Amino acid sequence: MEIKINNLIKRYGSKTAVDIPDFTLHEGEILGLVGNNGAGKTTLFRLMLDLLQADSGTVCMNGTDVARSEEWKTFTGAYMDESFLIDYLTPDEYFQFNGRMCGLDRNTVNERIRRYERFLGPEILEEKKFIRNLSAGNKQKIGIVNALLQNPQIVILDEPFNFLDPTSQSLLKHMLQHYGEEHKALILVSSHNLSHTIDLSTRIALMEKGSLIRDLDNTDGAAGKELEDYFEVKEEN
Ligand SMILES: Nc1ncnc2c1ncn2[C@@H]1O[C@H](COP(=O)(O)OP(=O)(O)OP(=O)(O)O)[C@@H](O)[C@H]1O
Repeated sequence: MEIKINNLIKRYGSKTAVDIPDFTLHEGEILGLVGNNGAGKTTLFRLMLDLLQADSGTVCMNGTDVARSEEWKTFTGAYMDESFLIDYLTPDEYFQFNGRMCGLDRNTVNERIRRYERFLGPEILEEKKFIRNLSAGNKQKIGIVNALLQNPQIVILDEPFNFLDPTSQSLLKHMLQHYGEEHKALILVSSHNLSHTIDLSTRIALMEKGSLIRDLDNTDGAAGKELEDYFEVKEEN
């Protein structure tokens, strides 16, 4: 599995939200996408998921343009925001509904959800509340686990550490690393948390004003110093 971006441009009026000439991601990588507010991270992910139409250029997954075929949906899982959830269902109903859409029976869904029991916790697994009545963190957890439900080869998560308590943030890092190794998956995660991004990612891309301005190998945290220097605000005299 790979994702290949070619001459991808998305503009809003005179503003260029994304402008990426050439970028390729490979199986087994965990990409951390970082950049300040408005850098274009969410827009890039939405283009990858065909939730937005590009002005020009392509995103190809496994050789197929995501805007021209639905095939990528069979091997891609994603969570962007609450709009991915169905708030009048309970978590179990939501998982089962999505499982059915992917051709999974009830037992398979239950077995896959059980793997994330510790991350999800009892409020999600036992209380039968509607999703709309859960906390922001618990909604986020449901969306993340749902993205992994069909064992996708490509996983895209927009700011997954948001709203999570510190224990859940730590569990999520381990979960994603384990998932990536087990499934040889390509995982993309955007985050404002540099420390988690450095711990989790094998590669880190830095976005600014719609462009990818750095593409860093992060084997053994090698990108840490450069990232911290980039984001450090120097005091002016
Ligand atoms: N629907 C829209 N209409 C107009 N401009 C938009 C729209 N969506 C995004 N933009 C602009 O595109 C740019 C990139 O936004 P985007 O949300 O992708 O950034 P981001 O890196 O995800 O930011 P953040 O870290 O704050 O979530 C911003 O300048 C934003 O204002």
